[in-house]
Amino acid sequence: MTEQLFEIKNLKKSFGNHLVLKDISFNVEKEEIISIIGSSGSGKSTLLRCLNLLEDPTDGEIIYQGNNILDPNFDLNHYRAKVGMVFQSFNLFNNLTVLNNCIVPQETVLKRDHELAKTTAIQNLESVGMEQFLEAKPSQLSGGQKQRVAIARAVSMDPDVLLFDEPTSALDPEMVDDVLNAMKKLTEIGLTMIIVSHEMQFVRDISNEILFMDEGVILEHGNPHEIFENPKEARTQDFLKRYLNR
Ligand SMILES: Nc1ncnc2c1ncn2[C@@H]1O[C@H](COP(=O)(O)OP(=O)(O)OP(=O)(O)O)[C@@H](O)[C@H]1O
Repeated sequence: MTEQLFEIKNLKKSFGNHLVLKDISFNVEKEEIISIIGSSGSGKSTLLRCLNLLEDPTDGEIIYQGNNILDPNFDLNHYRAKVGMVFQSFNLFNNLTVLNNCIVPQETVLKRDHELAKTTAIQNLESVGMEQFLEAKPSQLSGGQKQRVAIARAVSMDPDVLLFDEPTSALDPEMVDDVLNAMKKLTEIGLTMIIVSHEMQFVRDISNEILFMDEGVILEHGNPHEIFENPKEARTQDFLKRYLNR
């Protein structure tokens, strides 16, 4: 029996009079891996940013474990701790070591004691192959290494779901696989993930469900076989042709 984590209903977002998300509805089951693909400007990042309230939705509902997070009485602090995000630009604390980047948020947000925070951090840094860099500062790391630290930091918070906003777009090509492999490993611990990515082979390999966005709507959704082998919409077909022929 699957457990529903999110129900997104008729979500809309405008910037001024530009309606960027037009009427978005979809569900996320626990442990599901959902990828969002689509052309530049179709609204993928805005959708992710609405889910963790980095952007305020203009209309609609985001039901998380049965409660609407847009309800003024909803406990946003708890929600923010449970919904992690990995950004294209890493967002590490540059003045902290790799280890402390992973420890400090656990201590401040989760009020974890230092020893547990440290053990958790080391375990997650090992899991992404960054155990030799515990005392390094972010400035000493490559982009791919920084992103693996950002993933370890996010996982150390025991999130219910991790949102990935184009996690490999800012990386040199030779770094991309290390980060994608670190993300694939997270499927082994049953983490729910919602991923915006232009890495089509990765999306195809990892996802249970793929949403194809076009001009602010989910034009088509389905499992990897349905989307990649048998896309129904001409826009999906064109998009995939462009990407797969690169
Ligand atoms: N803060 C903002 N203020 C005004 N317009 C915005 C803002 N953020 C996004 N937009 C606009 O919303 C539209 C969707 O942007 P978004 O970044 O969500 O697209 P995307 O599908 O993630 O694109 P990409 O693949 O290029 O990252 C774009 O037209 C963008 O210019």
